[in-house]
Amino acid sequence: MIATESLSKRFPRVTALDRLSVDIGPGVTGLVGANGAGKSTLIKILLGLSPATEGRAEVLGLDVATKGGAIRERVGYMPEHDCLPPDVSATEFVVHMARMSGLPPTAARERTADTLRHVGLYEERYRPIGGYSTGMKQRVKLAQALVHDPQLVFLDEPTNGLDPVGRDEMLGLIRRIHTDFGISVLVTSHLLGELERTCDHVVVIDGGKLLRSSSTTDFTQTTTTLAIEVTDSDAHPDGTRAVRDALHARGVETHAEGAGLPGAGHILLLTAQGEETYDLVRDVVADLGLGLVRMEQRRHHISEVFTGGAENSGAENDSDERDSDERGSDEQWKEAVGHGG
Ligand SMILES: Nc1ncnc2c1ncn2[C@@H]1O[C@H](COP(=O)(O)OP(=O)(O)OP(=O)(O)O)[C@@H](O)[C@H]1O
Repeated sequence: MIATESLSKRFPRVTALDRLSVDIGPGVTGLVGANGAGKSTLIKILLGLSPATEGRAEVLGLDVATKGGAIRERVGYMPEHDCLPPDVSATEFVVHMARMSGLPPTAARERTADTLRHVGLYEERYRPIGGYSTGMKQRVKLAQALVHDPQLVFLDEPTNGLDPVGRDEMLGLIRRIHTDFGISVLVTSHLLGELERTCDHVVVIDGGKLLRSSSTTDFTQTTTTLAIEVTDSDAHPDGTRAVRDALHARGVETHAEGAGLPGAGHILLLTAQGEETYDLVRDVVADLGLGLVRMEQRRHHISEVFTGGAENSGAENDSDERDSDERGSDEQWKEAVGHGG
């Protein structure tokens, strides 16, 4: 779908892309990098909107240097920043964009209605965009990128400014662009952990250079951390503690997931040494007469791949990961690049 070869973009004071060579196939691909890593610059070059200083790139087999118009006919683009006219409705705006893409009037209206419904805008679509929430504006931007039925869409930071619920909804929508319509997606984010549930493939860049490109499953191979959760019983009102003590007596150390956080302590983490560890846990829980709610092998989160925190993975649950994402991706990135580059 996309291929770049030693692609560079130099501005007078900064090198935004530095000899970037990457191949991106069909499916949903995350382009991840800190603010200023070069994500938007790459998208603009791929759309033929900004010339590269050096190197070459193709999108859908078309050279970006000479075939920008043909690329933009086949590729949808959701820009990062708010660029919507406040005093027209979503319907009027998206119909206009569909007409600009060459659709005849009736087809433009039909496609607009379908696309706005798909992104979850219903009655509000007739109201002026100026009164929309950030989440609704992001949906309008997404709709205009999809309305001409492209083969591929570039989504630049589509979750920016959204609260956690809005972010999950947007990520779900992005996944469905591919599963429901077969459209391939290149989606950018400055949050390391955000895209692992949405993307088949992740490309990580920093300072305009490629850090890593691989399938999401390669990023998130399973760890040796085993998470277990048990029921309580009359004999053992704190079942977790009983299991912990029994394992300790057999020389297996555990620690509570999310120690120190409110509500933590129900899930115990331990390092699996092989099949024997599973058998031991099963026997200990059965001997205590408790029920086993879960016993699962933890997977890496993408962020840990770069922070070198593989075996700490179990100590973080999903909400921790979200908190750390929201706390400050810049620090996370500095650390990530220091360890992982
Ligand atoms: N037109 C421009 N003139 C000069 N420098 C630019 C220009 N556009 C981008 N840059 C610089 O190039 C670098 C990469 O910017 P780019 O916008 O591609 O990053 P990004 O990864 O998309 O980050 P963000 O999400 O913050 O936009 C930054 O240092 C930026 O300041």
